[in-house]
Amino acid sequence: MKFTKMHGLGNDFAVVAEFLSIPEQVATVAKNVCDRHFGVGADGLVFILPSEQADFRMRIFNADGTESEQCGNAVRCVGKYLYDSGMTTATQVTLQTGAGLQTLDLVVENGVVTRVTVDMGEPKLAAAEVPTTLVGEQVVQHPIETQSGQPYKFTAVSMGNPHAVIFVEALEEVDLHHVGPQIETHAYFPRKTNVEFVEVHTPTDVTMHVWERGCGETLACGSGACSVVVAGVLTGHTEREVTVHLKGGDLQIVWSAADNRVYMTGPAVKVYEATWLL
Ligand SMILES: N[C@H](CCC[C@H](N)C(=O)O)C(=O)O
Repeated sequence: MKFTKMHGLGNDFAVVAEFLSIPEQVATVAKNVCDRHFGVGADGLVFILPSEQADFRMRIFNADGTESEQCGNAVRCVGKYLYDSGMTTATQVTLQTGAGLQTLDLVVENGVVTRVTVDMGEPKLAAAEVPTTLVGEQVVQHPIETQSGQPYKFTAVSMGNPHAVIFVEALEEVDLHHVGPQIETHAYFPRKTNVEFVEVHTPTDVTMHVWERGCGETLACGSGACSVVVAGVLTGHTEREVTVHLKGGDLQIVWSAADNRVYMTGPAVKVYEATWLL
């Protein structure tokens, strides 16, 4: 299986474009490919497929083999792959994803894509996979207890995939690898959740650390950064246009008041091409 190793701010993927449909036992393939010791090593396995609804279709599988509806960093990598490989010559591409149709605007420099702006769609504040965030005009921040008895309050946002956003005074006080998996698998979330801890510097500048559903800690989470800005606006922590600092780098996020859609801008990098032998 030919693949291209790519990343968006260190959130890394094996990208496959050679199939017209996903292979049998895709969950096992994803776990094996993503394994950092026995496989390629990646946070996810991404397939670029034909689509009848858009220019192309993307499906994304986490390192644990589960499929996600959405992946912002992978979408930017797919945009880069499509243009750089010649599968498209357009600088605006539509992509069918589990979260709906997404439009990508590609920034081309010296003949290759360096950055992508993605229309990540409208946030869902009441969805099957997350608790209700709005009751009338009231924003609900849900309490959640961890085994150490540490009480947190989270704001639930879906970008097609579930997110629990928690604002804290100081990120260094959060033991992410301890509390992340507890919240990821909490009963509040029927399909588990991604977990974002956020430290606010100014209303337009925040830092987030993320424990991803099906992956663990990653260096960046695009849909998570979008959820952080939505939760930030709803709870009065941030404005609608925010620079989100992640361990892997920065994303520019805008939650548009005009169309209620969230726009994410960031880089995409191709590392190498290879063939998976097993
Ligand atoms: N682990 C996520 C999928 C990847 C999302 C993240 N890498 C992004 O850039 O949005 C989930 O199960 O919903």
